[in-house]
This record gives sequence, structure tokens and C-alpha cells, in this order.
Amino acid sequence: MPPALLLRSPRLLLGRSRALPPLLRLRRAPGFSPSPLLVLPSHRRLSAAQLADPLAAAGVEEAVVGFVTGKRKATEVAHSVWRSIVRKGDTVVDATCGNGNDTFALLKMVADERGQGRVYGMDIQDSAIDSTSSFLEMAVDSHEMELVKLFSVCHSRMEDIVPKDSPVRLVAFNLGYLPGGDKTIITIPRTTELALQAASRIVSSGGLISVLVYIGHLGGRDELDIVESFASSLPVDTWVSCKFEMINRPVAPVLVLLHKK
Ligand SMILES: C[S@@+](CC[C@H](N)C(=O)[O-])C[C@H]1O[C@@H](n2cnc3c(N)ncnc32)[C@H](O)[C@@H]1O
Repeated sequence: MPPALLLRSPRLLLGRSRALPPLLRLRRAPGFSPSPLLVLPSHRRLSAAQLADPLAAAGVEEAVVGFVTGKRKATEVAHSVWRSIVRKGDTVVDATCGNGNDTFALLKMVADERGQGRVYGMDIQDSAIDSTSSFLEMAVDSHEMELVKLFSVCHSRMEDIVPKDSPVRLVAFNLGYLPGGDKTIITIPRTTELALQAASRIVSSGGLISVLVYIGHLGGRDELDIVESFASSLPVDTWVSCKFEMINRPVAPVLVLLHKK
């Protein structure tokens, strides 16, 4: 296994010549066990229970009933569906790392004793990749860290990153802007569409593309239109396309799930 936790191929960092900040600033001393609620910024706080055992979170049935009764968010439905599809040792893609919450959840799903699971994470912003890296350094051990490969690149180029011989079980998108970051750097319909097309090519049979679309900001509706149009175009003999949407909360995020049969 390559020793690098974070692979920043110059080829993938097109047009960026400035020196990158050190990526592994936060080192864990042997036996160091941080209290996450003390050290993490509020936008990426997880409960102690989630950090200890994120797999103990809601099952699909509980999450869906919770969504229907207004007690669970679309993100929780997404994570519960991921957990029912992703297996230890799988290869998965986080197409929008942001602050690393989804990357962390995915890592916990694929991490296995044999070190075969992989999470390929990407984000267009260096600051998001740094944020994800710092968060994971605090939240997981060094063996799990080695299973994560992070790239500062547009997700439309995911096929340049994921090895061709790795069947991908899940590609996760959490669209929009980086919480706590620059709200003008945002996913846009054209590259989202290209990334969905790429995801549909690399996801294996039995796998899933999960897209959480935020529609409360300018352009969010256009992006949902693109995602839905892509979802509708998938052939019914090989794909199941569905969505979770709050009808009387018109700006609530919409979860689109695309399952490859
Ligand atoms: C809502 S945030 C993701 C939240 C993240 N999944 C988490 O768990 O914290 C959306 C992210 O998409 C990133 N993004 C925007 N355009 C992108 C692109 N073309 N390729 C990859 N990432 C992009 C933004 O920089 C932002 O960090």
C-alpha cells in the first residue's frame, strides 16, 4: 500500500503553483485519545457515540420513518442507505469532501482489518481537503487514515483518480458550498452533470450513486433539474432512480438515490 495518506498529484492540481500547506499538522501521540467535542469546530462536531461507533446510527427503516415523521434529516437517510449497501473492504468515492463528515462516515463503513477498503475523496478547494484531512487525523487511527486518498480536483475527473481495476460500490455527492467556507465556491450544474456521468461509469453492479441537493441557494434548483434529468435518463433495466423530497418544505434538501442493478 502506498505510504502516502494524501496523494496530491501535480497532474491533478492543474494551474496551482503556490506551495501547499503541510497537510498532516495534527499528529497523534501514542495512546492519545482526543475529546472530539472539545477540539473540533462546531460545524463538524459529531457525538461521542458516532465517533465511537458510527455504524450504530439509524438503520434504513428507522431513518426513513424518521424522515417521514420529520425527525430525521435527508443526510441521515443517505447514511443509513449507504450503510446497507457498503461492505467492509469496499472502494467508495466522496465526490465533495467539504469538512469531511461524509468521508469519515464512509471510512468507518469500508475500513477492515486487511486494509483493503478505500475512500477516494475529492473537493475543488484546497481548504476543504485540508479540513477533511485535519478532521480525520483527529477522529481515526493511523491504519484507517491509510485507507483514505484525498485529491484537490473537480469531481468530473474522478475517473483519473480511482484505479480502473477497483469496482466502486458508492459515489456520494453532497452538493452546494462548503459550510463555514466561501459560499461563492459552489457545485455547478455543468460539472455536476459530468461528474454524475463519470460516477455512472465507475460504479459497479449492486452499487449506488447518492446525491444530496441543496435548493435553498441561488442556482440550487437548476442543479436539482440537472440531477433529476440525469436520473430520469438512466435505463430502467439497469438502474433504479428515486428521490426523497419534502413537499411542503420547498427549500429542504432533496436526496436522489441511483442504484445500479
Ligand atoms: C456541501 S459541501 C460538502 C459537505 C461534505 N460532504 C461534508 O460532509 O462536510 C460541498 C463541497 O463541494 C465542493 N465542490 C464544489 N464544486 C466542486 C467540484 N466541481 N468538484 C468537487 N468538489 C466541489 C465545495 O468546495 C464544498 O466543499
